[in-house]
Amino acid sequence: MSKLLIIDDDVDVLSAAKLFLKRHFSQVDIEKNPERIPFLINNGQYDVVLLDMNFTRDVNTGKEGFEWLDRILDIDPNISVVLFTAYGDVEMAVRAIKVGAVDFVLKPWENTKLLETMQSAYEIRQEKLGEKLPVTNTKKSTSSTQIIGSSQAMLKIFETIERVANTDANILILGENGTGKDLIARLIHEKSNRAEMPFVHSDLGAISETLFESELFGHVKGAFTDAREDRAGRFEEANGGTIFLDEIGNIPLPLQAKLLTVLQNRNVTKVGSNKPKNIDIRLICATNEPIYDRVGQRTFRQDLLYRINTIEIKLPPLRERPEDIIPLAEHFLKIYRKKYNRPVNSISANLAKQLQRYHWAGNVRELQHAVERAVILSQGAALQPEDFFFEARQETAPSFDQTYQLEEVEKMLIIKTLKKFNGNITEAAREMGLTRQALYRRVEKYGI
Ligand SMILES: Nc1ncnc2c1ncn2[C@@H]1O[C@H](COP(=O)(O)OP(=O)(O)OP(=O)(O)O)[C@@H](O)[C@H]1O
Repeated sequence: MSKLLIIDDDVDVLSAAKLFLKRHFSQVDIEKNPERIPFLINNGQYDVVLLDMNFTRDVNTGKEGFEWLDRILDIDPNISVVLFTAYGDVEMAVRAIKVGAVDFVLKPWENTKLLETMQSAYEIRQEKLGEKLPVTNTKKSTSSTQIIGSSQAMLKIFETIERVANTDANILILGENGTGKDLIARLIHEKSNRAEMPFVHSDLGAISETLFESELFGHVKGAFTDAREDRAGRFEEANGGTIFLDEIGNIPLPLQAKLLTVLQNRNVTKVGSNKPKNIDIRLICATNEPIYDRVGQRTFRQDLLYRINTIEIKLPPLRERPEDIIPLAEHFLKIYRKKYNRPVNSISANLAKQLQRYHWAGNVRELQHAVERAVILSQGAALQPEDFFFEARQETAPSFDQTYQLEEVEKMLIIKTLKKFNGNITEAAREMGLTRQALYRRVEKYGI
């Protein structure tokens, strides 16, 4: 008994789809009014829902579709929702799959493709029921501490990690955005004898200047207007374990002096208190800035740099280790084909060549997002160049001998990407494989 529900505001679409699908499924119900969705899902025991993204005339933001998708999955997290979208809505469909839809069908549709998609959505539903998933809306995590890398540069880094992980030496990780600094910091912690203790990640690029001190060292109640109760800082939370200070270059000068004192004395004093507390931490810092130049410009203290860089790990940009590109792409392909239940399982030879030539300004993060998107969009068993969007970007690396050239290219890319997403920072950052904060900083830096 396979039960389908089709929801669309266009009656012609409803009747045509029903006429075709009822030959293949036991029951096909149709509904024009989305307001009836909660009632129908609660009472209909549907296996698959084919859902339109827009119901209000002249509105095609897909916002309604996302809201209804959420409502449906709230009621029955195991239901398979397939989206019905117009040709221009592919971006939206990709986003919807990331938040829980199983697939999408483009309008006007081809009957064979519609049938195939509905059948595999039905199989996914059966698998989920077989696994007896809990009723909560579980999102499978794709996070993995597995680090891929067989280039000479990465092998050397792994060797260094083996040698230093178990010492308490301070480590500074340098590398462009998305090269894997966070992953390396976690690996060092996991391989250290502090592995059972906390790993505390503090992203100093995302904290406003006024909150730095309280974030790192904590505060006592009443220390400032918003300090309604005592709060431990990140150093205290990391006690016994590892503290990872990401984007260390962002620390303002006065706080650099305080941080240096903390590292020398191995104790912290909360804002508003005068009682220092001893701490036992392993310090790992990271930055994507040319930190040595910052010392020259006197915006980063030399004595602090020498304190944090006992061991330095330099992660090369992805374009400088092309032999890692395909293994990484295959690694992400495995993760996302499973996450999105897609039949794709390889990378075509033609695509492999293009991936290796591409510049990857956002490094591994950009590659990861590109593969995720391609897996969602792909139609066959092998990923093809058409599943990737290379055209708006630089395909061959320009000469990056001089920093200003790199910066010019970066600036142009940001302007282009922001235009593409009508100034939407979140979307543009996702496309470029940057965090929102990292993109904001660049927008400020280039005065865009
Ligand atoms: N060698 C690798 N193997 C597998 N995944 C990787 C590797 N390097 C990076 N990644 C993945 O790429 C993404 C970006 O990595 P990560 O956050 O560690 O970069 P980062 O250098 O800390 O970036 P940022 O400077 O923007 O904070 C993550 O999802 C991470 O899991």
